[in-house]
Amino acid sequence: MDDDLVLNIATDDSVSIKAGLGKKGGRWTERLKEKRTLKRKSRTEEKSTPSVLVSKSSENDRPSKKARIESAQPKSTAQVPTVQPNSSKQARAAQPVQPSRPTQIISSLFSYNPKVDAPAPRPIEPSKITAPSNAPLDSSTFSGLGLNPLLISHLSSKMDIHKPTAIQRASLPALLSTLPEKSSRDVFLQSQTGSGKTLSYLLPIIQDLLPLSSLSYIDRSIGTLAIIIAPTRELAKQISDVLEAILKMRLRAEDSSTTSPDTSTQLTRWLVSGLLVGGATRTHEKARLRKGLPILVSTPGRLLDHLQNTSSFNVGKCRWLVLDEADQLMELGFEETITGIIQGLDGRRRMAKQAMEEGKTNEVGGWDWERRRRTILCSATIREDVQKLAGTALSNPLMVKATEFDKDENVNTTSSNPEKSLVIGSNPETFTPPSQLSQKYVTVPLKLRLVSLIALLRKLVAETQVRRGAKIIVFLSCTDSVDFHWNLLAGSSMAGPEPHSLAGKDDDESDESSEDGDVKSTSKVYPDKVEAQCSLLPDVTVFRLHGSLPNNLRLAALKGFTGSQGKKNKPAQENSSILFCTSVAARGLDLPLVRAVVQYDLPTEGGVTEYVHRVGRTARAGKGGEAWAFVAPSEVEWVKWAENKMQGEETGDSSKVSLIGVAVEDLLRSGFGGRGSEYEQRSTEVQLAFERWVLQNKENALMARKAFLSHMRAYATHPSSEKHIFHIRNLHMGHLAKAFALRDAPKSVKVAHAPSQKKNDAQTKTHRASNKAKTEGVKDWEKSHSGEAEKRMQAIVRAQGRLIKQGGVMASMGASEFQISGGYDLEKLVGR
Ligand SMILES: Nc1ncnc2c1ncn2[C@@H]1O[C@H](COP(=O)(O)OP(=O)(O)OP(=O)(O)O)[C@@H](O)[C@H]1O
Repeated sequence: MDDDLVLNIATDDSVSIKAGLGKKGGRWTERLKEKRTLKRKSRTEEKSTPSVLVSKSSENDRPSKKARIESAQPKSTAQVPTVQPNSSKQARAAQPVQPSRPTQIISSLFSYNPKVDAPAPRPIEPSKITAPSNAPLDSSTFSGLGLNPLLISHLSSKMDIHKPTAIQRASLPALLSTLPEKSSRDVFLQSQTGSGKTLSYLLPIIQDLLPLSSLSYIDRSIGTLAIIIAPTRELAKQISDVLEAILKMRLRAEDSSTTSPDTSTQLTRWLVSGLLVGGATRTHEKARLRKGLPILVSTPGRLLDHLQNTSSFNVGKCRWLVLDEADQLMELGFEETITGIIQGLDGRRRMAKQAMEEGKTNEVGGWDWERRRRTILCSATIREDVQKLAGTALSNPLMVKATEFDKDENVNTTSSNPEKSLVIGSNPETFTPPSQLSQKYVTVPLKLRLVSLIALLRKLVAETQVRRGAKIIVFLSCTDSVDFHWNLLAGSSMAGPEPHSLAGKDDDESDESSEDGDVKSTSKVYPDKVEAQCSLLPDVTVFRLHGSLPNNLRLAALKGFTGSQGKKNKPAQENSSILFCTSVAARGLDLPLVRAVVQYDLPTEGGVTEYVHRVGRTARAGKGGEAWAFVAPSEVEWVKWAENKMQGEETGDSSKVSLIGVAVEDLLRSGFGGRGSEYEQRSTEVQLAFERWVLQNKENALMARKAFLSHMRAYATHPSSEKHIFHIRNLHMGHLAKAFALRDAPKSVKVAHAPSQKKNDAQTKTHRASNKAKTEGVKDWEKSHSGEAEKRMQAIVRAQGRLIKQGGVMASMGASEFQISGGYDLEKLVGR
């Protein structure tokens, strides 16, 4: 039953309808007749009552099905409760606001919600008693592992890295070894998120190539000696940045500088790195390749393209190949591309060797042609598809892995038999987050989702702001939802539709009168902005990131979020920022100081593995962090399901991974403050601010509807194995619409909802009809959706779907995340 809206007419003459209803005495039929007449009369009065929101909306404005007049509201400004700040900083920015008019429509956020059981008490948080599982180890040193002193000194002095982590301790001896039985072996690296896998392979590569810098006849023209493949542009850029940071190291030990130069080990600085990702012009990339890039970081599609089409790409001597984030490479359907790359590298090597032997090349000789190329495959999981890739790319690999048990010196973490390790050492399905991560969940009725999100963000920001800036990542299901929430936060204000601050707003974008004399809304869509301020979250900058944004904006969002540019003269780490994103930011990204990860929408693809990857953006390298999951009342089963998956269903050891439940009331109270149930009033006011923004103009309303429908569409893509938890038929459309600040579900879906209102219908029949119509509603939207880019991407995703069905080659990428590795790669794959 729809019950979403309550009219709060707090005027002098507001009268409780209920109080006036009914006639005492007489026959019951007369009483009923009287009652109906009164009801009809009151409805007519309601319709004619002016209201702030009614006057601003024509198409959205429908009377609530079950409206009631609130008579208990005082006349004063307290009718519009103001969110009370949790800190003095917030107090300055979140000033109480006088309502411009005495009447408001207030959504009944707190009635007709499904009953939510109180979370089971957990006296001790596991994170408080568990040592960090991905922290550097006190029991080991880099020098003990055989790392070059130049590298050790640089790590320590410039990168604040002093001791190896468990995976580094396990992998470096194998990868640095010059013993013939070890030095040519491929390696499979597996460990938790944030455990330092990147340095585990970068340090050995640099150490291997470093001696070449002492040979005066070698320079960049030697070509590419090491290639690192990453699934996304962001990740490739990140790896490239770490690589560049290491390559800036001093090439002489500090104590052997000017006074006593050790000329025998003098190194030249020709070891440079290059980045190849879609988006840059091919001609420019070709020129750089011709010049020579000894260490190359690339996304797979672009690399294969150059291997096939760039004759000056000299890879004949390539001796390292790294496949980072192998599980994501597989999920994105890059298996065939990787096979092509390996074949391309082998072919080029054969050709170069032959040319050398036949004396057809001027290149320097003396190269150790016999040493085979070593391949390293990195993955946080050892799923079946990753094992398949390992089978294709690796030959007789060493399996190196790190778990929290690696701290025990007696445990041998390196196995020469990966097959055996996979079976005995760990359950391939088990993938645990860092032990120090505090994992929480909150069961939120659909109507309360949006205000609960704001409450949580306010709470997290307030808790952290006292110490230093909070960095929070919020994962949403689809690009439209990211855009909507970002714009909503940027545009909403407790003061109503007042101008809002949008960072980077150009002068010519300032408010101005439209032709018809109205003041143009400041809440227009900003397609080329990724950064904004939000009055509900004072002193916080909000960013957005998803795969449909152009490359430059994606990188700008990441750069801004990590605070490379300080705001208000504060050091970068003291600025609070929130990133709204899709799963594009789930894997591999190492964003410093992320304090919390909020999964507002649980992953539609990748199940628990994706959940662990997402939460792994915090609690990195031994640092603390919090993970929050929003669970709908119909999804509560997810908690146990996820816990079981993370700790290995067969062990049943619930102490290993457990999520702590937090009551939604407690969350709202800590986010909005106030005594007793004051948080209800404050939440309602925040919800109203959002609804005002949506009703402000057609653009906003369209964005909200689009986000709602895209979210539904994404939700429907949960795999069948999860349908017992995430099924669209369990969602109340009207309530969910509230979470998109809509006062009703968009029409196409609303139509679908009608059958369920017929109480006499058999429930199963209703559900079936409702589901069918919901799906049709979504399809209708797809049909009417006009954006060219969107159409193109829909075609690509459909084509991917076909590929899955035909040969299992491509993996689905989620409902609305189309460009995870760049449109170019996808289009190329589809075109094939
Ligand atoms: N030995 C170390 N001591 C301290 N910090 C380290 C050490 N090694 C790596 N780090 C830091 O840990 C963070 C995580 O490293 P990295 O990104 O390589 O993790 P990862 O295992 O690849 O994670 P993911 O699986 O999420 O990609 C980085 O910020 C890195 O600088």
